Amino acid sequence: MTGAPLIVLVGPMGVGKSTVGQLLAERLGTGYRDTDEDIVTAQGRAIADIFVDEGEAAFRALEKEAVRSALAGHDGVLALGGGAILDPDTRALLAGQRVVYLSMDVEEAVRRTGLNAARPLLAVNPRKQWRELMEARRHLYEEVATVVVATDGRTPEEVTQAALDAVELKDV
Ligand SMILES: Nc1ncnc2c1ncn2[C@@H]1O[C@H](COP(=O)(O)OP(=O)(O)OP(=O)(O)O)[C@@H](O)[C@H]1O
Ligand SMILES: O=C(O)C1=C[C@@H](O)[C@@H](O)[C@H](O)C1
Ligand SMILES: [Mg+2]
Repeated sequence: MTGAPLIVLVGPMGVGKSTVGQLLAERLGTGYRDTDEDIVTAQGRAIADIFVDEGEAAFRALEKEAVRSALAGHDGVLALGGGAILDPDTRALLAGQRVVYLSMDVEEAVRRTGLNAARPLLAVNPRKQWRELMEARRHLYEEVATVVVATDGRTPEEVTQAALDAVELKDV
């Protein structure tokens, strides 16, 4: 498959990119792809292991390439890793794409992700780390977003419908 994705999903860890992304893909009759999964498949290692073995900078370099490649090679629904928008070149590539920012407040974030060793950025004091992470990133998510869809208090199906309404794409 080639061409720009129908929808690019951005947002923090655990906001529902995979869950909603797959529901959106079903509704739109298209495929779902996830850059975190692309990296894990290509590297044959978990993301937490890449962070531990080589550090965050090495992961970000792999991520930048994975996003560039997926934006050019996938025409369905594409979910980006939560930190992909930190890269200025990636943000530039997202200009002109249909980007949905799935948002949630910090309390919802702590509830959904909890203490999870598979999320290396939240290993210690998740509430404080969430607050700092969102303070640093919120404006970047907003910068790349075509639309913002709040997920707090909504089921994945409700979020999916809200995203479809917001981007004015009809399911088939
Ligand atoms: N709207 C929602 N309401 C409540 N829980 C949700 C909602 N969407 C997703 N979840 C739950 O939150 C958790 C994280 O969802 P999901 O894996 O889809 O997020 P993600 O953004 O893809 O996270 P990751 O950073 O792991 O890629 C899952 O347990 C999922 O079932
Ligand atoms: O928010 C982040 O920086 C990350 C989010 C995940 O999707 C993974 O890409 C990784 O755990 C880093
Ligand atoms: Mg996911």
